[in-house]
Amino acid sequence: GQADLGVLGMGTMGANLALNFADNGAFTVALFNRTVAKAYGVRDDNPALAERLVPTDTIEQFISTLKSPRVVVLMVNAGQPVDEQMALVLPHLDKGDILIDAGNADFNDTVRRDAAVKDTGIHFVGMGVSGGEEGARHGPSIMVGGDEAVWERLKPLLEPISAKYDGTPCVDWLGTGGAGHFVKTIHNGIEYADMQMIAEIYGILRDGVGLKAGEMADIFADWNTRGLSSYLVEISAVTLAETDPETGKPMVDVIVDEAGQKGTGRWSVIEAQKLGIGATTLEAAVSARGISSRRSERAEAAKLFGAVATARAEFHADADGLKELEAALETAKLIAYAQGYATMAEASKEFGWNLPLGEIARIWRAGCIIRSRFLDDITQAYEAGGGEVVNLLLAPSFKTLVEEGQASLRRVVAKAVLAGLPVPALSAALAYFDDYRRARGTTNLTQAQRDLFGAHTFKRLDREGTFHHKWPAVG
Ligand SMILES: O=C(O)[C@H](O)[C@@H](O)[C@H](O)[C@H](O)COP(=O)(O)O
Repeated sequence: GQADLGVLGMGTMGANLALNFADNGAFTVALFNRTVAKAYGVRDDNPALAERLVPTDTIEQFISTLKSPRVVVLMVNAGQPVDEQMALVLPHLDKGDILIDAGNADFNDTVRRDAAVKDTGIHFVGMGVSGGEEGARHGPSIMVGGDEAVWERLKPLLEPISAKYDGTPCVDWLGTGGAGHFVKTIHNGIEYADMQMIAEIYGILRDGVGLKAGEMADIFADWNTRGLSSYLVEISAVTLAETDPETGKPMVDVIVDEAGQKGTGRWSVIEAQKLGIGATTLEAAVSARGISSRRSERAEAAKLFGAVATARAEFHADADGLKELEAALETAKLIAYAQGYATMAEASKEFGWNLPLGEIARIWRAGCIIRSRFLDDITQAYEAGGGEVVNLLLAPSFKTLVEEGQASLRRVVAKAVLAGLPVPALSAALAYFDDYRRARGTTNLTQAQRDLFGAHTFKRLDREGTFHHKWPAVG
């Protein structure tokens, strides 16, 4: 065959990734989609790249169009569709061929699929791709798992299409098996937390200060020029500034406040829980989406308990007021990233991946949804601390930011709580910080209770061993 690789699945991400391979990679790309016409549509809608796009009618024709050893990229919805498409493709692949799942897979599925093809000599690669439609087309951030030797074969295909930061491709091999998809899942968990915290600050500015969407757009645009400079803050300014052509109202004021979710955020929290990492800001963000989806119940509750109290007096949009909100968001953001990174660090040990945590921040520096100036500081923290960085909150380079910012976060959370303005992720970040930095916690009482009702035993401060106490009889 004459094609350098094949892309199966012509949805938004698949079609744009194929165009990116043909354009930035100058590769010849075979295209296949269950609805065959869609593959032809991708070619016909892109005449400039048509000679490098080879739509096919059958899976047999798709496979025969590929140069050997073959490289097939699956870009279909996570879950069952991946297993179905794998079952379709695998019988046609040979030893040495590479099958990539570039969708948002649960890494547990990737590990299962990798094991399933291990003995066939076909190489399965779980690859995280971030950046949405625009990223897929012009340069995503790419997180590669699987065998390192296979990565060497994929590098010449993936580097040309990936985003570039300082001229360096934002793609790298992160570890064996499900490492690529695990890191993408944590990326999305952090994405959820980042978006939720931005929404909470928006709630304070809208319901606490009483600002209009346009005024808030200016504030986010201004914040995008300093430490909070990031794609998510940038698109917050853009979406807040947009007007609905139909009503002339701000676009955000006509959008229903029910957040969707496709699963990656939830998976990130489940994995963090399994690893014993309190990723509380990610949890708060996932739960906030769940609560938001109960709109009719919320309307009921609002009638029952009255609308949220506004304490305009407490929050102000003057220079000091905005500076405080900016510092609060920046500090909470660091804490959320620290939780995501702690989850990756623990998974790296648990699964033997040796994840390059500093490098992950570098490949997230461009192309992906959480791309931000702040990631440079994370890369530097790992370069400075090497494998010693157990939690970013302990990294010397972040000490000043945390010390100065935590006071603003504390005031903002306290005022919001008193005003009845919900800030679940911001307050989770603050509580995590206070819990994490407390040398003597309170779970000693929990241990006593567990030992009383379940003889679960406890450790003593003053000598080695595990102990059970004969507690007084209760009820
Ligand atoms: O990194 C990305 O490019 C995005 O995260 C991408 O993966 C996708 O937009 C998510 O599916 C959004 O997740 P929700 O639909 O769950 O918000």
